[in-house]
Amino acid sequence: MPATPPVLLANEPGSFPHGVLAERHPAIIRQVREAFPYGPERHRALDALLASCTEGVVEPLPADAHDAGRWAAWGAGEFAGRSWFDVPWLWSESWFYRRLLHAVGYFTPGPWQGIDPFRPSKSAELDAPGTDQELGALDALAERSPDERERALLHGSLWGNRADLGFRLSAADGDTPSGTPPLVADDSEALWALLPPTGTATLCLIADNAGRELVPDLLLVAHLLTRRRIGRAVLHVKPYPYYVSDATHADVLDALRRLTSAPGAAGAHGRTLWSALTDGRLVVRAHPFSCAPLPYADMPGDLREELAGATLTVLKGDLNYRRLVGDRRWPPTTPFADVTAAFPGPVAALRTLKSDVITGLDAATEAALVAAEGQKWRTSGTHALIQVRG
Ligand SMILES: O=P(O)(O)OC[C@@]1(O)O[C@H](CO)[C@@H](O)[C@@H]1O
Repeated sequence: MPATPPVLLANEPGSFPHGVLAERHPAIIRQVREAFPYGPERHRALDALLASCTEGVVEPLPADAHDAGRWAAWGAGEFAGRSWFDVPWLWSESWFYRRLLHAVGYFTPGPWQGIDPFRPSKSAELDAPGTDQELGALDALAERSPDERERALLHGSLWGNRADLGFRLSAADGDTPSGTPPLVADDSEALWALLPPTGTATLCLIADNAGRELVPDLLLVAHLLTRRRIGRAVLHVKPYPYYVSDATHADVLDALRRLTSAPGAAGAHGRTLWSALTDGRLVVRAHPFSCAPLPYADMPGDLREELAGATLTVLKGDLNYRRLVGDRRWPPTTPFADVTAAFPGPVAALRTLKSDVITGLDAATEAALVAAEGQKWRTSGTHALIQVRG
């Protein structure tokens, strides 16, 4: 393995991480302000957060915050007093969402306690007419061969990470605008090989976004249970709202209701999931580490033990990928197996490319991407990967 590059910071103007802190976070604060009729106190807290995250320094959580100790262990003490731009980018982003929830009173006893500031946008996406069309497309899939169906559902889950639910049999076959293949790595055969139809496998699926990503994730789980490629699934979601649209347990229930009330194949999948939840073949977990500002290499013992017992852990999305391989600008040809060696048990990443971090490419693929797009392919979300370490 090449020398380990440093973790990404956000202190280089013009870089992708810098843009996230300098532009995306202020835009998220604007969006949250408009999401609900928060009172003056909440607006003042949002003003203070805006000033802190753009020009200020990391300030510790109030000592009586329920998770002050946890965050201290995760680095809040070490980074206090430093500019948000000078601490690891993974850390400052995570910190932003924790501070945002503090600003809107999510953890504070009172009327705003437990109100997800991102709920309006999550609901709008789930309720959009496009979702009906996409769920309707499942009926046509029922006429395809089991292998084609499976491939389409896997790709639905993969491309759902672009918040673009499409059960496209053609997803891997089309071209991006630059003429390069959409899939930059495809270990799907290895993924299927890990899940033969014996009904005994346990799948841990570490979810990412709610709505139009979570729906195809759930459909994939329903299909795997039905085909007995798995006997049990553990769905890991976030214990509180995070990275705008990350799925919480409430979002799982919303997605499930959307499915069970749909006609045709979508409704049937919804009922499969409902009964799997009631008889324990499907379990939802919200481990605190799911919102930790740390790589999975640092996961606590209880989570490590749980994932070690899984036949396969699938991690969805860009952020989970960054946490899986380390939030570093690796040479793209760094072997995926090397950077995931510390992960307990077989692991698969399903991700569209939305940040600079990438590993496991072959040299020819990297060269073609760079020739066609410079470095844009890393962050544009038009490329995706399926990587597996058995
Ligand atoms: O994890 P996800 O939902 O696929 O993507 C998260 C994301 O939008 O957030 C980060 C920037 O804020 C990037 O890693 C990535 O672009």
